[in-house]
Amino acid sequence: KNREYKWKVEYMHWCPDGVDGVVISINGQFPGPTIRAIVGDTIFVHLTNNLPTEGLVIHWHGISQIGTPWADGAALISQCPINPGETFLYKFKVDKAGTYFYHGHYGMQRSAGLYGSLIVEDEKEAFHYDEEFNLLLSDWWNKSSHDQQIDLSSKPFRWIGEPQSLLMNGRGQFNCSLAAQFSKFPIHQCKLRGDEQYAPQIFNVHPNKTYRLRVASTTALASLNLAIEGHKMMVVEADGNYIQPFFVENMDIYSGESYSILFKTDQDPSNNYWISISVRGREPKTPQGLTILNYIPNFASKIPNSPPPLAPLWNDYNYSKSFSNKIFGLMGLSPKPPTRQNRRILLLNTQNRIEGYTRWSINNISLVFPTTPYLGSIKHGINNAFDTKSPPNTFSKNYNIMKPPPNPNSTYGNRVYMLKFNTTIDIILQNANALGENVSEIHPWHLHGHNFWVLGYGDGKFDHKKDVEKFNLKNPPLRNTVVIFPYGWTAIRFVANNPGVWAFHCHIEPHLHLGMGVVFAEGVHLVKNVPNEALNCGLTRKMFVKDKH
Ligand SMILES: O=C1O[C@H]([C@@H](O)CO)C(O)=C1O
Repeated sequence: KNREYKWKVEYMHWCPDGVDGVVISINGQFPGPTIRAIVGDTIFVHLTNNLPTEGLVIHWHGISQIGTPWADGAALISQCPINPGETFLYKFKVDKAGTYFYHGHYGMQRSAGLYGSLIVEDEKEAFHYDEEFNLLLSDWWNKSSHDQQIDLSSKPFRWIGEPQSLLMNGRGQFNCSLAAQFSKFPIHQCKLRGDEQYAPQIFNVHPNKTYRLRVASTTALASLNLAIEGHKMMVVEADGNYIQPFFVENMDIYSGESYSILFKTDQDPSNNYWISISVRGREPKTPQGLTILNYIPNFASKIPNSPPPLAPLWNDYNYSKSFSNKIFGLMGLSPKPPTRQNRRILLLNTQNRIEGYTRWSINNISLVFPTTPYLGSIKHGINNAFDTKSPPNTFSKNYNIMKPPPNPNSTYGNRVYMLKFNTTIDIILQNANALGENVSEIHPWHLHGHNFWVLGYGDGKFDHKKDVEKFNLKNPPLRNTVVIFPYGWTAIRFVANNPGVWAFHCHIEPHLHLGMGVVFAEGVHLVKNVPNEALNCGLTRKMFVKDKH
């Protein structure tokens, strides 16, 4: 079935957390409209850019874009930014059921609120539940994304700091708390009618039923821990892939990830319960995000009897690792990886300085995008659109990942990893110490155009002999986003079988903005029918202009 949408994108005054601000809206909505489709459908989004002075793209996070790499919505990789006033057609197939989302992928437009949910239903779901809910998580700053972008690109660097609020389906509370009566700090109890832009969305449930909660995180920065007070959660889906179900009391979710969980409303039906999200992995300066699980027929305004769930300590990384290590592919339903790789690429993540600017680099190159989208320049053999030298396949064996970089200087670059079509690629993401002493942070890495198998995580520096032997080739989970823990490594495997050019990057918006990503190209000669509108900029634009005359 075809599903067609006409979307207008513009700035709009909005109050996501009770403080007046500006968001990027779609058809007057924030978050943008939810797309619901059935596996196999084709989505048509006619996207009109009504931002007065900025280009625009939308990335369909988790959708493989097989045969439509130009519709991936990564600015200057898969297409030119859509100019103000212009309309671009995204046409793509949703070929895999699951919980997805979409978001801006140009500048820091995701931080400005350009996001929404994309749900692909299966013809017959593999597990039973009575009803489902959708929960899109994000974080919010009371400073505009433009100001943040300027701060990050300034000399000296000004860090954006921690978010002011956490949002659930675009709603949070900055100046008041739903749980003020339990708070250790003086804060007002929110007095809400329920129709405020920042009033929480209440989840209404009947006792003794099973619910599916689809949850995705599009945070700009925050790693989160989600809990439903008193309710065990069974995790059944990760990034649109079936996983071996497992039970947890609360779960970590990093930017770029999505999950489905099943829970039973088996608690005392005369009470309501908290649904909470809390910051992990960075010292939290942001209050918990809260909403209410409302057992019908209780009043939605009935505050739960107990304080909101306590999150694990922000720096209890063993807790986070133990959650990640519980995720396995579902035998039978989740495909197994090829047993051998053809190429192994090691990517060292470092924080650096370039001419006094603070940047992030991969193998000492900090990514900057060319002015011609790679998809166009590679397909049309334009050699002067970017640096065609191969980027480094690895980093120095002697690099001490436990210390700040001895020489923090790095360079800007826009090189591309050319992957031989249909080969199996292993990537080892190696974390390291940032610029400050004793600092190493979490980075969730997201791959466009593919799912990958997560073969393993480890502490310290990756060891080619010992660590390879520990790879899980039996039932690794398939994902499109995976985290690297402080001072650790993560190994993934994928098959380069999707013709196109694909970004692989840290999903923390300011980190990508500061260069934390790489670009892969594979089988670009096989790409057909790239619409001219996707390439109407840079050196490819000149090509079309010449064609016309
Ligand atoms: O990119 C970052 O910069 C800051 C800090 O390293 C410098 O202020 C931080 O926590 C980041 O994640």
